[in-house]
Amino acid sequence: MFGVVVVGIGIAGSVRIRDLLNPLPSSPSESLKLQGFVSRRDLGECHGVRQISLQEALQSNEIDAALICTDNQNHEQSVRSFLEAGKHVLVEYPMALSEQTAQELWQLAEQKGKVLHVEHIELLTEEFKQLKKEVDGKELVEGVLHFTGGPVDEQKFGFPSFSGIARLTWLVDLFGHLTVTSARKEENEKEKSSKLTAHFTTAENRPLSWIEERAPGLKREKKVRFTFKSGILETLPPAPRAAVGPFMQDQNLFAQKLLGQVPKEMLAAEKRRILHCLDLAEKIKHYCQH
Ligand SMILES: NC(=O)C1=CN([C@@H]2O[C@H](COP(=O)(O)OP(=O)(O)OC[C@H]3O[C@@H](n4cnc5c(N)ncnc54)[C@H](O)[C@@H]3O)[C@@H](O)[C@H]2O)C=CC1
Ligand SMILES: C=CC1=C(C)/C(=C/c2[nH]c(/C=C3N=C(/C=C4\NC(=O)C(C)=C4C=C)C(C)=C\3CCC(=O)O)c(CCC(=O)O)c2C)NC1=O
Repeated sequence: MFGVVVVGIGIAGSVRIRDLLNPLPSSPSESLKLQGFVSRRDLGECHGVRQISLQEALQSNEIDAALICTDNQNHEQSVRSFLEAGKHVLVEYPMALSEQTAQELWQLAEQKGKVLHVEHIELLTEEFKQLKKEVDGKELVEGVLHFTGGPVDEQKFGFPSFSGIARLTWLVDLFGHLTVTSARKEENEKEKSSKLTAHFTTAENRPLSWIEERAPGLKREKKVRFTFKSGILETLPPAPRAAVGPFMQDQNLFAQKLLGQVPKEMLAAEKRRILHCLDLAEKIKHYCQH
């Protein structure tokens, strides 16, 4: 059994508590036991789970692992504190707001011999699994991924290439290693709107673009237009309802890592992908600022 604590009780943190309290029977998640949660607000009890202080969470012998569900700007500090306290860590994406920090945190985890797991539910949705099947084996000519959504606070969630890392992860998982060729960000502070446009080339030198557009009232949505040698894909393929939600799938993967059931090669490939995406995010930010 691994005692766990959830830190940060927003949308993601609440889902984590729900899923930890209801593990799928006979799944790896049954080896996780929720011991408490940490919040800056005084919440007392939440679904019968006790609120504890950050200090108690860091020091308690009953807590083996922390799930960090705070806003992105806090990830670095929380991940560092729990690793230093000798706890395993699950952190919601993006793991950090710079590639350098991510490297440091990984080094710390290795030095401490602890699991550092980064949630990437965008790869676990039925929507993505169908898209991946559709793209598999096709030769790309050019492509665009266009995301829209409501405004996010850059102070709390970081530069849009980091808060939008899920879109970069899609592109990298579908098309492999990418190189940033240019990027720009337009912003209207008064209207709380922003639009990031980044251009890439694939290893086969094919152009790809990513647009991350945010404004009040914009629906959370992804549009694709991928041109392949064999034809054009202009809509995301229809996806069946998932039997198991993406956060629960991610939680099972974390538990499997704690149980030592995930092959080394898979862990290494994941780490490479995560660092590559953060490196792209960093380069995009650099292009936009210079
Ligand atoms: N909402 C979702 O569907 C998904 C969210 N994520 C990630 O989960 C994280 C949280 O996102 P949301 O839950 O949507 O945001 P949110 O704003 O609803 O929740 C963040 C919570 O963390 C708390 N918090 C911030 N600093 C803290 C600190 N130092 N100590 C304790 N609590 C602190 C905030 O007060 C807030 O309640 C982000 O990293 C996001 O990228 C990832 C995938 C999906
Ligand atoms: C309704 C308001 C709503 C909010 C405020 C919301 C926030 C939200 N959803 C996210 C991702 C995500 N959110 C979801 C799914 C959900 N997340 C949910 O809060 C709910 C209700 C679902 C599911 C049906 C998924 C699958 C991702 C991964 C990225 C993606 O594929 O879009 C993220 C991480 C950053 C990002 O990738 O953009 C945030 C902050 N999602 C929402 O749907």
